[in-house]
Amino acid sequence: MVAVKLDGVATAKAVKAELAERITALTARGVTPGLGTLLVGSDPGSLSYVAGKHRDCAEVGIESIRVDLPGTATADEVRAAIAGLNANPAVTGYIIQLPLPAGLDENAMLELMDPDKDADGLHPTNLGRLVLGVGGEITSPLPCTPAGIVEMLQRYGVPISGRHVVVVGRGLTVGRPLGLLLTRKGLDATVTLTHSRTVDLESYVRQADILVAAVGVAGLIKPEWLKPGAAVLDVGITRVVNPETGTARLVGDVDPSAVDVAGYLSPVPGGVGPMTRAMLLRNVVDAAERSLS
Ligand SMILES: Nc1nc(=O)c2c([nH]1)NC[C@@H]1CN(c3ccc(C(=O)N[C@@H](CCC(=O)O)C(=O)O)cc3)C=[N+]21
Repeated sequence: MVAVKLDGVATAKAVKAELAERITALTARGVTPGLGTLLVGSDPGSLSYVAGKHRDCAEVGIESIRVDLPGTATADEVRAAIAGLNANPAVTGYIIQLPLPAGLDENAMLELMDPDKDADGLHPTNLGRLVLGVGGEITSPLPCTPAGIVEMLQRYGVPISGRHVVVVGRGLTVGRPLGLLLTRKGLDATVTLTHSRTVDLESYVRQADILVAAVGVAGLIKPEWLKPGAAVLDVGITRVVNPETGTARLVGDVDPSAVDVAGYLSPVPGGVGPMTRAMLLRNVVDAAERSLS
């Protein structure tokens, strides 16, 4: 079997085309959506993601406002930047690019955001709404990577309801909120959340109808662990720098030969990453629309 590629670039393009129409309608009503990014330090991965987010905004007609602080910034300086983004009327939504440099308390900073401007769905109020909203209409921003995973599965017609989703990784931006989202009424997956202390990871992976790997350990998931025909979504990103050329290559958590066993495969790069960015744009547009009603 050769897996169907879950093409994040093409799917994100379709999402962005739909968003561009909604942005045109918003602008006609006098609302210009604006995405702010707060980046502290100069981690190469973070610099690349933030640049991508600003390119995406330009593509669909969202203003973007970039705030960059040096890696030496103090907690007070970061708090002041957050207060500035909360107060800036041009910023209808923003993100704090994670991870923050060691020594800055991420959770404390996320808590200072205006939850109505939280484009990542990572403010405690919005994570709380995700927990409270067992079913029904979603009226708060969802974390972008989980939302992107669900959107991609749905657009490819991969069945979720009643299926066993095995998530590898319990991080704030992917694993933990993904379990909450997939078990909601309407999506109705059965979720097993595994992590670095899980005993016999392979035995869980083997049971997965849908596998999501989000730990950042290159090649962790072996093809022979997979149930043939499973949908496999690789979310891990390890940057491997070639010492001779200095260029970085992105390597996922899933051994690439999984393509011969899986039914669907979302690769790195070109899979969930572009969908994450598309969902960030969707959160900004959703929030701008909510501000009108
Ligand atoms: N507050 C916050 N929100 C996030 O959503 C967030 C974050 N912090 N910190 C880091 C992670 C990681 N992340 C990615 C987004 C896009 C790609 C992406 O577009 N990847 C491309 C390749 C990009 C490249 O070449 O560098 C791809 O997979 O095809 C990857 C990773 C968002 N994150």
